[in-house]
Amino acid sequence: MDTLHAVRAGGITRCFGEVVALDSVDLDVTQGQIHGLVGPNGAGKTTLLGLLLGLAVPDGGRLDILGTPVERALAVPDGVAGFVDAPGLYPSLTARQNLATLAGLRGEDVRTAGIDDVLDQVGLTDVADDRTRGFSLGMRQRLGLAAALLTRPRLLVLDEPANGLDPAGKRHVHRVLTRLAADGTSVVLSSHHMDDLEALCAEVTILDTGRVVFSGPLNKLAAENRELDYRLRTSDPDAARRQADGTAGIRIVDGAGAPQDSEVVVVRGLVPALDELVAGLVRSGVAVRELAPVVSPLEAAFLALTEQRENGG
Ligand SMILES: Nc1ncnc2c1ncn2[C@@H]1O[C@H](COP(=O)(O)OP(=O)(O)OP(=O)(O)O)[C@@H](O)[C@H]1O
Repeated sequence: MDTLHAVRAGGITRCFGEVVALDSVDLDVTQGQIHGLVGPNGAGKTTLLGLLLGLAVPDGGRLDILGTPVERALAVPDGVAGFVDAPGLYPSLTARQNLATLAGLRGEDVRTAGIDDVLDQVGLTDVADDRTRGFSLGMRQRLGLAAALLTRPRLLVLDEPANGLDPAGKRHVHRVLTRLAADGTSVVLSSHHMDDLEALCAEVTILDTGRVVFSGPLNKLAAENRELDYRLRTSDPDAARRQADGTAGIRIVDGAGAPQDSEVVVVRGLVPALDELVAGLVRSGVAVRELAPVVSPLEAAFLALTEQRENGG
């Protein structure tokens, strides 16, 4: 048995009639890893998460979950919890009653303390005795996460868990997921929020129309041969522009989406050219006060993918 991998998927295919939702997808998620799925609408993220939750089986390929091959029958694999689309809740029951009922359906006798603990972890203690009918999207998401936590999963699968979360809710969810991963639980989540993925995930898989276009650590994405736009703030913007103009591999991009700021010059280039530019500025006695990508490497990769598609590439 493979104890180091929570998920091993090789050449997974899943079709809906003529639509190929997943086309020979490989995915490896190690124990204790938070793995993000990114991709434009319809890329296949929810379909893949559904396979991990046992809501459907692949049409082809091999899928091992927590060391066990997935068979043809639909069933939630042992040790897996989570939800796609939205968590299933009983609107006429309170948050606390929902958790007790869901545990009861699984044949578990969960103690009140266990329920209080997960409600506290997701920040819903104050509304524990309110009916979920009036819950906002973010509160439902957090209650769904609490329900999953009650099962003490070894693999947690979440479809856009950040949807509808306010900053406090987001902090609770981040803290819960980080703690779970530190304790050895693997997490696979999809998101359209690049900042969440960057804050949480060790690795990401980018899907586009059912195919994997990148899979691996975020820093590998940053190191890829892709030019990025950087905000360059210096003590002398005119000198910075002259230096950028004279540095091979660097272009000045005006109006590149950075907020208007006369001290900032936006430059485009690869990391080695950028190093040259900074060295040149320092030699000329110009202080570099800020140098940061206008959009993160993950967002840049995502935008490049979308642009390529829009241009028919
Ligand atoms: N039950 C279904 N019946 C028919 N087609 C489906 C079904 N589920 C998904 N699809 C199709 O499969 C493809 C992948 O859909 P999926 O929902 O997995 O994408 P996604 O990446 O989760 O998208 P989004 O970001 O919009 O949630 C899409 O073309 C979708 O229309």
